[in-house]
Amino acid sequence: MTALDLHHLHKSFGTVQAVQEVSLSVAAGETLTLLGPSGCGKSTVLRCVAGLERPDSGRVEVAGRDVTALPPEARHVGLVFQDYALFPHLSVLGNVAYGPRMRGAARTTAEAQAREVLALVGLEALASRRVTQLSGGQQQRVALARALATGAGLLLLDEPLSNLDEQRREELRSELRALFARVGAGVLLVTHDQREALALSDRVAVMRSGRVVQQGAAPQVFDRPATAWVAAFLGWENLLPGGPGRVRLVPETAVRLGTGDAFPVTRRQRTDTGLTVTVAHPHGPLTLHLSAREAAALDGDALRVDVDASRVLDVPDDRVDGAAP
Ligand SMILES: Nc1ncnc2c1ncn2[C@@H]1O[C@H](COP(=O)(O)OP(=O)(O)OP(=O)(O)O)[C@@H](O)[C@H]1O
Repeated sequence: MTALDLHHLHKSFGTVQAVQEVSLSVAAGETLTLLGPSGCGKSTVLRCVAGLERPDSGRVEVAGRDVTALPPEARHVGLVFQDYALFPHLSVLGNVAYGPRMRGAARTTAEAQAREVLALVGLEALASRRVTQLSGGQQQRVALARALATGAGLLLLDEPLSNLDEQRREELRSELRALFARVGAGVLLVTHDQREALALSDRVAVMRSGRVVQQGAAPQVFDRPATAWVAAFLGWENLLPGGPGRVRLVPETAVRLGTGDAFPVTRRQRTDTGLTVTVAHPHGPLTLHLSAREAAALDGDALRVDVDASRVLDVPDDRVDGAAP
């Protein structure tokens, strides 16, 4: 069953076309991440799904039901947005039980449900604490628990880990993936962080200027960008000139070191894991990341490299069309 289906969604703010022709779906138990530069329309898509914005045209279906005209509270989706908006005067348990209470559950039932999801996110021991007495990471988990307690088949997460330090982010990232799998809800996630997208998502949709320009299984999109713009956005470094209007994408895994012809090293920069070098290859400058061991073996000012042409991707160059983000 699909948790979410978006059909041809459009939303403008004045002259800004924030979302154009966006169609996508999220299956139950699946996590789809919207990726794209700031201002490309990710949050607007999420807000249209939540019912916080009304699309100009298009249809939003949650679990097969058309909810396009319904207010947020009638859509039955769980929201975790950047500011968690927890109730400071309530305990952890009170915050999580709030949703079920609002839907008419008796106090004891609501609290039992709340304890169940608090156990899922590993916070049962803190149930009676005030949320103001929690760390940022713990508050984040309360926000998640509150969304889960609604029992919604669709969770919307907007930069859910943005307020955490790097170490907490990594911990919560792996916890979240397991948690999503356990609850079986569909998840639509927005993040700026590509590592987060790769770690958490089954699929990703890359947005540019309000449109989805590529979607697919996460490893596939990261490994096989469809265009030069997507490659550059995803952090590919070696975009070499191809035929007219084309770009050759050289994955680092296509480059073997220490064999083939020797080419001059034109730049070298020490990094925390080794050395980054740029090699003047006849096809164009190649940037390569060498491990400490490979760097130690680098002899003089030249490097032997052999590019496996069968692994080079030939894609259209769509980078310069003057479009906004
Ligand atoms: N309420 C609004 N009024 C006017 N313009 C808006 C409004 N909300 C969003 N926009 C504009 O719509 C476009 C898309 O914004 P949106 O917040 O969806 O982008 P985003 O990809 O989520 O960005 P970020 O990653 O920075 O959060 C932007 O140009 C933004 O300025």
